[in-house]
Amino acid sequence: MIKTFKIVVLGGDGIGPEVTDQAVRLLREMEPYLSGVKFDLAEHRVGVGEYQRSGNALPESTFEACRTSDAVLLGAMGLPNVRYPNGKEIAPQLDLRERLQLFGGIRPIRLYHESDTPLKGYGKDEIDFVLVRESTEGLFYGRDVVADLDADEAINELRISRVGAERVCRLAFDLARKRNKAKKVSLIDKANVLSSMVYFRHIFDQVAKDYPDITPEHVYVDAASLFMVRKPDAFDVMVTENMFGDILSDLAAGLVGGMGMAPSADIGEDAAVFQPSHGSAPDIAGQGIANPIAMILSAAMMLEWLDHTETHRAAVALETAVSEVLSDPSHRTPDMGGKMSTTQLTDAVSSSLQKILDSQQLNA
Ligand SMILES: NC(=O)c1ccc[n+]([C@@H]2O[C@H](COP(=O)([O-])OP(=O)(O)OC[C@H]3O[C@@H](n4cnc5c(N)ncnc54)[C@H](O)[C@@H]3O)[C@@H](O)[C@H]2O)c1
Ligand SMILES: CC(C)[C@H](C(=O)O)[C@@H](O)C(=O)O
Repeated sequence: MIKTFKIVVLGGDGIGPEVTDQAVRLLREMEPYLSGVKFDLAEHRVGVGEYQRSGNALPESTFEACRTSDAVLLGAMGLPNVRYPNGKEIAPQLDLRERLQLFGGIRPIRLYHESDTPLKGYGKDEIDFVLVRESTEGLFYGRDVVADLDADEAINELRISRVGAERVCRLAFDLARKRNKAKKVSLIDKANVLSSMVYFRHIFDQVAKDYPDITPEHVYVDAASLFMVRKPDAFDVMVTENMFGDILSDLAAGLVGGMGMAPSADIGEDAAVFQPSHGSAPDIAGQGIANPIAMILSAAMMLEWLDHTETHRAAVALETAVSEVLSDPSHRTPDMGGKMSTTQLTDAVSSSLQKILDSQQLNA
């Protein structure tokens, strides 16, 4: 029996479509190797381009397609010089996260080669942790408020709900168990100052009791920023509030080569969106030099998440191909000091991937 996975493809803005095309190409190349699996890849309009065309950055038809899909692949959305009249940017990825309740922002950070990190003394895989960002509330809860520019103040609320905190903490502990590395979950909070964080910590501690095989720890967010740079190998899985996670995930990406190396998944109970942590990078858009690795690794996360042994096999093959290609430090785009174009780097991943899949077929 053939299982057809419905995948919605949202290229978005800036380099979004450039990197998304690379992931779609690799999925199409893998498909013939997968027994009983097909991908129904459907592109939909979204983002700044769609806002300028129709006035709606996330048309209802696009949202419905995402809601009823098996997974969404998203490039990047938003451009700094295109804003709503209220001064904020077009960011329909936030609407997707909230409306589909994609509470778990899973952002893995892995060093593929010693030359990719600005830190001294770290080699391949010696930086390897996952940041889990709560993605439906926290400080983003107040984001719909519009500032009155003539008023004397502007206020945003930070919300931590029991349901929101518990489900994201469970996700982090489950992930630590599955990774089978240091088996540690670090709650990154500000419980020395904010009552919402005292509450978050209380719920984290309650959840931790259900995971006696995993070590829980508390780290203040300011200290966590220091430790991430001073001793990133001390982390296994981190879990944190929405805004802290937004900021720390960019810092973390900087440890392993930059935004082009940072994949991401926004996971809910019934839906999931896979996108790089990076934005639309308007400074390099249209030049064919965007680093496709974060997007390709996000597609690998999607294959892992889809519930099928063949997509799981494909996920491992794709991650292995990326790792093999990146073991040669000349295989880099200009953001990491290399000379390759987006397509050339994807070509290298593609040929490594085909060798892996061909050899699996020979041995089957
Ligand atoms: N998830 C998203 O869609 C998302 C995430 C972050 C920012 N944004 C939006 O993107 C726009 C630009 O934001 P920004 O400049 O703060 O962040 P950015 O991530 O787009 O870029 C930051 C820096 O990283 C570089 N960079 C990012 N991705 C790269 C890649 N794949 N290859 C090579 N270099 C890469 C850029 O060239 C830039 O120098 C803004 O409108 C922002 O709101 C969207
Ligand atoms: C562009 C922005 C709305 C988005 C966020 O804040 O979540 C981005 O920074 C991210 O990390 O995905």
